[in-house]
Amino acid sequence: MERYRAEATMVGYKLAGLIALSLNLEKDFFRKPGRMDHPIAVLRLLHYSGELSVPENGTFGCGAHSDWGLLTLLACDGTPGLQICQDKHARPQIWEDVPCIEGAFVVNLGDMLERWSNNLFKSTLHRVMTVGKERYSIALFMDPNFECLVECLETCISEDNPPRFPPITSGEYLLSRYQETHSQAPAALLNV
Ligand SMILES: O=C(O)CCC(=O)C(=O)O
Ligand SMILES: [Fe+2]
Repeated sequence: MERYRAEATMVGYKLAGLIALSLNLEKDFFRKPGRMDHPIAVLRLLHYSGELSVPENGTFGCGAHSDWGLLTLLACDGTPGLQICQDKHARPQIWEDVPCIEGAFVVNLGDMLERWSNNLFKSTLHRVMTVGKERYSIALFMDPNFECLVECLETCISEDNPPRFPPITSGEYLLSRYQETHSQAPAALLNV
């Protein structure tokens, strides 16, 4: 497990390097001390039951959301279920199945990358619709250091694209998202 985490983290750093280059930044921008040299890298082992998701009844393997950090590497067991919505603001939302390719990761971009890149990279809205078969997946969430300030990058700001997000530290941002998520949970689940 630790080896998986270490090797997948290296893949995450490589992708972060490519993202940095595409934003006209130094390749190791995200890896620099204070940014993602001590990432909050959560590895989550997921098991979905064999029930069928029925969106009309509000039952999903995992409801629609975007991940909060920089990027997420997902490995799955070949069972379908993951869907993305390419244009999260379109109504109605159009959901597409994401094929699970053996030996490949699915990479979801996160909300802090959207903030950092001032919307040039958009976080991926996704959900899991179980298909009546158990499903296993492994998600590695790569989030910046707790103290890292996530602030619209100079290279992503122009007259046509003024800063759209105020600066915030990664820790503050994550805590606000946790709070927002759990304030919507039924009291019984929160144990209050
Ligand atoms: O299981 C999957 O394929 C996706 C899981 C996911 O989106 C998440 O845990 O944030
Ligand atoms: Fe997710």
